[in-house]
Amino acid sequence: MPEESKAMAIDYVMEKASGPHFSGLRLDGLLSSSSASSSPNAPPPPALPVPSDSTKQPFVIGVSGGTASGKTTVCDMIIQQLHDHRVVLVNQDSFYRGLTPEELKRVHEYNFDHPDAFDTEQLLECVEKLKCGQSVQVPIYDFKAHQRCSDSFRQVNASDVIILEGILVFHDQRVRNLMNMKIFVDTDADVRLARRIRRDTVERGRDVNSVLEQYAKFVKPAFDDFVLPSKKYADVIIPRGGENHVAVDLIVQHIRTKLGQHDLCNIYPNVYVIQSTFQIRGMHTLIRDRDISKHDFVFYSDRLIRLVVEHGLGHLPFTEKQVVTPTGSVYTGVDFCKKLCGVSIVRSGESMENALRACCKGIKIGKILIHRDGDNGKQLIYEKLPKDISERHVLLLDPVLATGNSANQAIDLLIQKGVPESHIIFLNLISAPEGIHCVCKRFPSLNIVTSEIDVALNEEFRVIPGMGEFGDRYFGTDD
Ligand SMILES: Nc1ncnc2c1ncn2[C@@H]1O[C@H](COP(=O)(O)OP(=O)(O)O)[C@@H](O)[C@H]1O
Ligand SMILES: Nc1ccn([C@@H]2O[C@H](COP(=O)(O)O)[C@@H](O)[C@H]2O)c(=O)n1
Ligand SMILES: [Mg+2]
Repeated sequence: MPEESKAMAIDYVMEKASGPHFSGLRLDGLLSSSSASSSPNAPPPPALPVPSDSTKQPFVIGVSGGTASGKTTVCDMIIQQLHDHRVVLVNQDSFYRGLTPEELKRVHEYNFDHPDAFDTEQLLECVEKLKCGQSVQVPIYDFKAHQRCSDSFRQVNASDVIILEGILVFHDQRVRNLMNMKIFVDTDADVRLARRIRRDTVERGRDVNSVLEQYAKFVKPAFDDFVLPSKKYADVIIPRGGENHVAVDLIVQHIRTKLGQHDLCNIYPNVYVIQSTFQIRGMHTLIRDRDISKHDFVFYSDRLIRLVVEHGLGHLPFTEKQVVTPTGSVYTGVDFCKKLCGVSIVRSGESMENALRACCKGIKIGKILIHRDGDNGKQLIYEKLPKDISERHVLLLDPVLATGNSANQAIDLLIQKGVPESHIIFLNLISAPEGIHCVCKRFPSLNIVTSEIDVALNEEFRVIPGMGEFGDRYFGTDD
């Protein structure tokens, strides 16, 4: 097809596609080869190593729950599954105060389940140091002698992930505040008592009677007074402890995502990842599932897109505005940015247009199509953009940031049209680290808002774990 007719055809298609009821665009027959924004148009730059960053903070996970609920078991499972990260475990037990000779004589009257039984100041100091990247010497506690080993310590080095485990780690607010994630292991009291009898008689040198007596006198009342009330601080409650593989898998995934995001967000301050919640992870789990129905894929993608769009709008400039409320009082608020437009990278970016229209009444939406011309890496770019685009803030739409090549072409074009780089907000659902490096290195003042950063690109330049060809799945052209 000659160049001019191709451009006219694209113009026609774009015109047709910009209506409010648009739900799909097939370019087959119009163009010699199909174009997908996430497919590589030219050989991508080699994957860049993530530079080490001294400001990186470790991810601190608190794990609480009653005695013998399975805290240690759950921590071991998390550590095992996070094998590609440096993880350390700190047990609150290590910070038990050693008993004085007087207390030792009356050990059966000592309450090991009361917060005062621990040296919380020392525990705080230890975790604070680890968070700052320093290594620490953790005491070693002997449950049989009720004492700390006087001459030996366990060296714990600074790591990506610090897990702090113990019956009362949520009790002190200062300790809680150091945690990025709090897990409560919830196991029935009768199961815990049975496990405790077995463990304490086998491992801690007790007899059944002393375990039962201690349980009734101290362990159970302290559970009711201190442990159970701290359950409300948990972000995640795991019923049945280590048996619950689904919960442990979800937690490990969440930590992995957080760790990836920490790195890149520290390197590029203009990259924003929307706050990960289990709702958001749930939606990602659904849309990434290859067996999901088309209807559900569209439904949950739309929900996620809406969140990303709302977050992106939060990065626009605002002016102060006062209104009078029905009570006659003055409310000082802000006015939305008026000079705004959306630009979708055809075709998958068009899936994000409805969400943008729903949030910004009457918003103008332009389109950019990047088309590979033959196999020589040459690109053709077709565009239909508002004439006054240089005066507008632009929300650039594409659900997947893979190599970053298409995004860079689109951004280049917007800059050529006079849009200042800092007026562009690039919105997507998932980003590959390679794509983020590629775009952010070239355009450091542009903002990227995404809902998750994935692991990497594979040798075919597809995002891993990713979600496949988004446009095909969304518009139903994948079968
Ligand atoms: N799901 C499980 N099934 C059977 N035994 C378990 C399970 N989880 C833990 N245990 C056992 O129960 C005891 C207490 O578990 P642990 O993880 O040490 O609990 P906690 O650290 O909360 O005190 C241990 O002896 C452990 O081997
Ligand atoms: N000298 C000690 C110290 C503590 N305990 C009991 O240990 C329990 C906490 O450890 P978990 O692994 O079960 O969380 C706590 O309930 C104390 O009663 C002890 O018996 N002797
Ligand atoms: Mg334990």
